[in-house]
Amino acid sequence: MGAIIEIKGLSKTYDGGFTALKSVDLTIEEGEILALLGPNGAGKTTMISAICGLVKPTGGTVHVGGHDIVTDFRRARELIGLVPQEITIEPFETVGNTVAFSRGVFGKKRDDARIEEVLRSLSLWDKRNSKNNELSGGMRRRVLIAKALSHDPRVLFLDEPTAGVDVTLRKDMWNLVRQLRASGVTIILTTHYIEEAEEMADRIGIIDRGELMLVQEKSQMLSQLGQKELHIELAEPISELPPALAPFDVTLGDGGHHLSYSFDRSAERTGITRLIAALADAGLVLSDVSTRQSSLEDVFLRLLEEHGA
Ligand SMILES: Nc1ncnc2c1ncn2[C@@H]1O[C@H](COP(=O)(O)OP(=O)(O)OP(=O)(O)O)[C@@H](O)[C@H]1O
Repeated sequence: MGAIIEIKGLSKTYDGGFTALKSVDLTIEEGEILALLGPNGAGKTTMISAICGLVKPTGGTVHVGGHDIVTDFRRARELIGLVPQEITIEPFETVGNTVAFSRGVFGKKRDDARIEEVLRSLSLWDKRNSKNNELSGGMRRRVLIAKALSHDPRVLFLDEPTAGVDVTLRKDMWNLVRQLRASGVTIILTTHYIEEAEEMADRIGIIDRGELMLVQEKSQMLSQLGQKELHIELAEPISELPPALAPFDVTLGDGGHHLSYSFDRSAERTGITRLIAALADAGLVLSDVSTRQSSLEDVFLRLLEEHGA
């Protein structure tokens, strides 16, 4: 699959002089789920808004499906569905009309069968005659997604799709996003929830203070940056580390019962074999051994720390 979005040197300085995006380069492949992760105010919404033509870039270019978002705005915008952070739907309109109307806004011919399909895929068909203000918050979010999908976009932007949504609805949303991806839609979502990125994304981009610090396959990010920890329970407690363990960066805890050792999974030599041999040489008897993989959260916090340094 080829690139659906190409971003080169994208910058945005707001009127007041604040630079929210600093020369971002990014290529998004058709059919992928990309999660943009970053703290409050990092520039995620600015980036999405610039791609969708809601915010005028002050530098760089963005092409969507080969169309420049400034000089060929209509063609580029037609390919995009945007689910904004804020719930913005007409309260007294019915669900069915809201979604059908949105299709018309993009100049697409009325297509009742397609609208039915979209509503059914989001479990909104039974609610088609309900007014938006009669729906729960989760359902309203679904209406926003249905609206964004009504004109058959090839790219869907979800700006914090699960902010303020409970755990069950969040999982529903994840399933929905996966179904959409299976139907060929490229999805870009912003989130504060690392769990969400870890669960759903193919690739993850980390934004901080307007800079795209890193974009990587999720699995690669975890394995390259992720440290692993080896946890060892000792059958008998020890009061201090034996000299044989001095070359290793081992920490003693839990009243002398517990040893922990951090290692880099991707390193050629993790040191585990030598450590275990040293433990045996020191006459220590192990009652349990386990490892813990660092989560995306650990990776993210570490990166932000490094960036702040
Ligand atoms: N219209 C505007 N004028 C001036 N500054 C703005 C404007 N919109 C956003 N900003 C600033 O740009 C920075 C990036 O904001 P943005 O909304 O893109 O961040 P975000 O990563 O989406 O944050 P959040 O996770 O809180 O939604 C913030 O410091 C914000 O205050």
